[in-house]
Amino acid sequence: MGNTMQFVPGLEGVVAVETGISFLDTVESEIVLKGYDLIELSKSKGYLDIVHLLMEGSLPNEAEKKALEESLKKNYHVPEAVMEMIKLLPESTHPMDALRTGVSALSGYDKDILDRSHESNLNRAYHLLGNVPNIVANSYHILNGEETVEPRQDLSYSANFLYMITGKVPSEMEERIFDRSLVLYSEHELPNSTFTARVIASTLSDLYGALTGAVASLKGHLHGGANEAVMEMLKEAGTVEKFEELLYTKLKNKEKVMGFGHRVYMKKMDPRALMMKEALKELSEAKGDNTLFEMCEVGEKIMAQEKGLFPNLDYYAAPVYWMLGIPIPLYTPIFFSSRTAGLSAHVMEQHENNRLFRPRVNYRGPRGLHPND
Ligand SMILES: CC(=O)SCCNC(=O)CCNC(=O)[C@H](O)C(C)(C)COP(=O)(O)OP(=O)(O)OC[C@H]1O[C@@H](n2cnc3c(N)ncnc32)[C@H](O)[C@@H]1OP(=O)(O)O
Ligand SMILES: O=C([O-])CC(=O)C(=O)O
Repeated sequence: MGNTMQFVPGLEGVVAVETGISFLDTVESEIVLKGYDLIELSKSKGYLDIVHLLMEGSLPNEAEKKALEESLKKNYHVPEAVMEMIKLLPESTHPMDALRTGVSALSGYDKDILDRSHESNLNRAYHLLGNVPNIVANSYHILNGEETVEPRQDLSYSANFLYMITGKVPSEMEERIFDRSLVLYSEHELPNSTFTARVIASTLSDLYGALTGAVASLKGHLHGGANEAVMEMLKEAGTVEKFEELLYTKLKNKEKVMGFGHRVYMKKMDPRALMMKEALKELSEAKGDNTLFEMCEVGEKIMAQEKGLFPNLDYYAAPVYWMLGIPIPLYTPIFFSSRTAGLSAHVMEQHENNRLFRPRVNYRGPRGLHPND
């Protein structure tokens, strides 16, 4: 007799976690984050507000936000040996893989690695939130044989992140739009990467290990890797006409179009995508180039008509990052950098109310074989 328990492919619709962090309410069209709606938050709050909300449980006042920023700035320095390790990687290494190596290597510098207390995990999360943007930006420079860019204490967290990537101090608009993208990417209930992190954490393994696994999960094209794939597709097409052609060819060949569809939103538009669409419009107008905006709108129409599918956040974040001058291989690492906040909150929650994840299988293989038959 095999296992008679119900098998749900991809765990679709299965509730695997009880959480006080976030919830996708598809009925009310709300991304609930600690009681607030993420979309509403994104209109008036910045990434550091969200970090405070996720880490400390409340939106910060000005003094608390300043203190948080100072504490992250103190954590900008990445151990020399970690960057040296990244220098030893072949130049063909994807920045997500360099990031995975970097996050993993940081564990060795944590003297309290066996301490799973709230306080200890919180310090670790702030350490990661300080280090990750530096690893993301500078591993790209290293792998491309470029000079590394030192973090600047006089810039805001997001402005410094963008500065370390492009080498240029961003304008007010660029900083605001980049910061908004970090807000939107910060936390999203239980996607594959967060589930991965929680599964790892449930063995009482540490935050670095859980987040290393999450980097690997996020890299895949069905998850965070889609933002890079979207931009490659837009770049390959280059014009509205060619993009139309490319999409119809993909649909004819039954290929998936990156940036469309979502396990939870299904046949609705990801509300975060709309926010990035507005940002793309603003950037396009400011830079006097509407090509990408027009291409994306046409793509949106074709996918709705032909497949009843709508954009997810990656579809509009990708051209926004392009217009901010960010190299394509950094799109998914930036997603991870932002998600460090949400992932850390989930690992802490898992550690503080833990039960080991250990599901069962529906066995489909043979039985009754004997080695000497
Ligand atoms: C921020 C994020 O991480 S959001 C996710 C980013 N990922 C992507 O954009 C990748 C493209 N999208 C997809 O692959 C999917 O929509 C997923 C993986 C995100 C969710 O998919 P699932 O819930 O597993 O649905 P599944 O992949 O089984 O698709 C269901 C049907 O819709 C179709 N479909 C779903 N997404 C797409 C797409 N992007 N392009 C074309 N067809 C699609 C499938 O081919 C399938 O059709 P079928 O029933 O005729 O075989
Ligand atoms: O929720 C998901 O499955 C994927 C996603 O949009 C995210 O992680 O932001």
